Amino acid sequence: MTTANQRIRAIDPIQPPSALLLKYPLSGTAESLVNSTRNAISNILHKRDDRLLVIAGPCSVHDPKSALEYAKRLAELRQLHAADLEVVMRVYFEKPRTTIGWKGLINDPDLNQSFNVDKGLDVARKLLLDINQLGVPAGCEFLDAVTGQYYADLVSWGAIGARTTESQIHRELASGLSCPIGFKNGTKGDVDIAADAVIAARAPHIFLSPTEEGTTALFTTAGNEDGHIILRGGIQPNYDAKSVADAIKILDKRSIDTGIMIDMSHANSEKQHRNQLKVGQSIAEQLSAGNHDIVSCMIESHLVEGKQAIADRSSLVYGQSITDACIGFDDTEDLLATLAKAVQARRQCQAR
Ligand SMILES: O=C[C@H](O)[C@H](O)COP(=O)(O)O
Ligand SMILES: C=C(OP(=O)(O)O)C(=O)O
Repeated sequence: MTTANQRIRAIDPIQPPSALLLKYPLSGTAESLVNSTRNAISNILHKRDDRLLVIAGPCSVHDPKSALEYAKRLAELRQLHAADLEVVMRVYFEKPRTTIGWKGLINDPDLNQSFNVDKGLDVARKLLLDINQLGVPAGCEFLDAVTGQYYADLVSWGAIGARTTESQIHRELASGLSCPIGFKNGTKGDVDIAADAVIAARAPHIFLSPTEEGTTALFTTAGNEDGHIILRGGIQPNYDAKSVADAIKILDKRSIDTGIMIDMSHANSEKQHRNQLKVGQSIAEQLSAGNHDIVSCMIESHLVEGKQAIADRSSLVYGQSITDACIGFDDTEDLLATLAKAVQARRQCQAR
């Protein structure tokens, strides 16, 4: 008996990123959408563009068909509100769990614990390409340090989640990602760790990572100037004006000039999806009153409101979340209109 791999049950090779990139190459449409959106987001974060970045979409993607239908509907709203909002679809394939549970489409695309990761990566890349082809930019959470190699070229904005913001590995990863990156405050509400993450990711790092060909290499990153914090609540919500002002003090102390994103869901909604409307209303009021520190927000929304238990694909409600509960599309439509009006009101404040 050797001393290595004593707790490893299997090692199954999968395709390297280069194989998938060859199968679904970046199209000209996607390339220009991703580049222009990253630019627009950077300008919003650094307050060179007075619009609001809105990341809206399902808590997790489990069914590419409904995700694509959502993208088609969101494409219309993106166009409609383009003067006031930069709308990006939340396309989350990797789910961090509090303990255990379904870890997302890449990890288990068939929802049956068969863990066909090769298929998951294929479906995820193809879907991102299709969504970009519709003219809708995508935002993803980078949870796994390796899987991004398979699809990061199709991502316009990325998140590091509440459970990983304090992780050095994720900060290093963020320092080399091409898109702007948001860092959530910790699950208990600690905003300092998100501000620390922005500073850490702004610096260059040197670390090991697999290449597109699947070999291990030493990567040297340039650092990511487009890092920002995301207020997602903790022991209590932190979307109100006082919490935003407190967060700004934390950013000022570290000379961080990027604005704040407010996540309407998670601990800010106290996991009651309809509370997102209340959070959205508060954001709209703060913007209308002239707040320039809030530059962005996140909405968990799907075609059908609520959530359902994970089950056999054939018995699932089409277009409804299997992770956190989401608001439905009609409410999303109203919420985006409210936010667009609030941005217009904020402009009027400035003009006065
Ligand atoms: O966004 C989804 C969930 O809030 C997060 O992944 C944690 O989920 P869990 O507490 O159900 O595991
Ligand atoms: C898991 C998520 O959020 P958080 O990291 O804030 O819990 C999420 O946005 O899907």
